[in-house]
Amino acid sequence: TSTKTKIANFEFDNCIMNAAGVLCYDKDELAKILNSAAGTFVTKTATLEPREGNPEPRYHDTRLGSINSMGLPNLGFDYYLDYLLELKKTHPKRTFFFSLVGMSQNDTHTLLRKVQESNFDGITELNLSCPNVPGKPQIAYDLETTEKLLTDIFSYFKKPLGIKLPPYFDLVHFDQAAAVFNKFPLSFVNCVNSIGNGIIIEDEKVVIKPKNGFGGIGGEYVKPTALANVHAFYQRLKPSIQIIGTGGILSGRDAFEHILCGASMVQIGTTLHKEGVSAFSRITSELKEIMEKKGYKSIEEFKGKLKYL
Ligand SMILES: O=C(O)c1[nH]c(=O)[nH]c(=O)c1Cl
Repeated sequence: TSTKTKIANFEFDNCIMNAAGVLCYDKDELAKILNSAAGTFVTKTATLEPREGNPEPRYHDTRLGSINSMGLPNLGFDYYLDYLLELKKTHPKRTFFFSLVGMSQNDTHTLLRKVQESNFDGITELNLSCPNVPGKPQIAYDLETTEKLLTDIFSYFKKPLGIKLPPYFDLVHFDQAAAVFNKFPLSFVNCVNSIGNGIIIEDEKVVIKPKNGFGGIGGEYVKPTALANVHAFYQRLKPSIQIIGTGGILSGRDAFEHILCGASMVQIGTTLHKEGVSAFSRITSELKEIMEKKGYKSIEEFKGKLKYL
């Protein structure tokens, strides 16, 4: 029984990895994932210049998940590109994900042109769904802007590229979004980013400082929404666009459900933040146990095979 997978024609020994933003801020954190049971890693979303991010406290774990309004704190595009190019020398056989987004459309093009011209030969994940930069809407909720941006990008960007999406909550929105994405040679869509702008309260007070306590929600709270987005896009997108499933994965059972809905790779966020990299080996062995019980030798045998009543 193997939990191996392929994304954009790259092979990974394991279909489980981190979600951008968790345990991926610097080389030390990324090395922990590199040396764990995870199949690969994705970097913290990089912007052109380094960013401090929002005032703390800006992340809070709860019994059922997490809330965050980090505000895109990162060490800047060049830091992550340098590290990814270093890894080409020390780990030539491995493929990594580079998450990025500009603070403007121009910045996004500047970043992607730099990737295009660089020796980076991994997979780029364009983050169209950050909910925590005050005054900046989540790009992927504006399908006209998203279509224009992707049209411009694919006029010059020729390396594997996927997009990180916010959750959608309306079947017509799934139809409209899929109709846009199907126009482009995307390698994947990653469903879902945190559910934007929830509030967690302790006694009479919010638990994070930015935005008067409004922040992206992750963890158990979001699994039904994540599964629905994975499956909705799996049903609607052309087969060449794969699905990465993110959201509410605490166990092998949750990973199994994401794959059943159509995911070719699953990403762990809140659970990784709470448990550390041992979550990767635990969830992988739990998933393998489920597969063995059911007689599945690979994830291909049950991927997307969600049964209806
Ligand atoms: O506040 C953040 O840094 C953040 N937080 C999220 O929950 N999703 C994102 O894509 C980003 Cl970029």
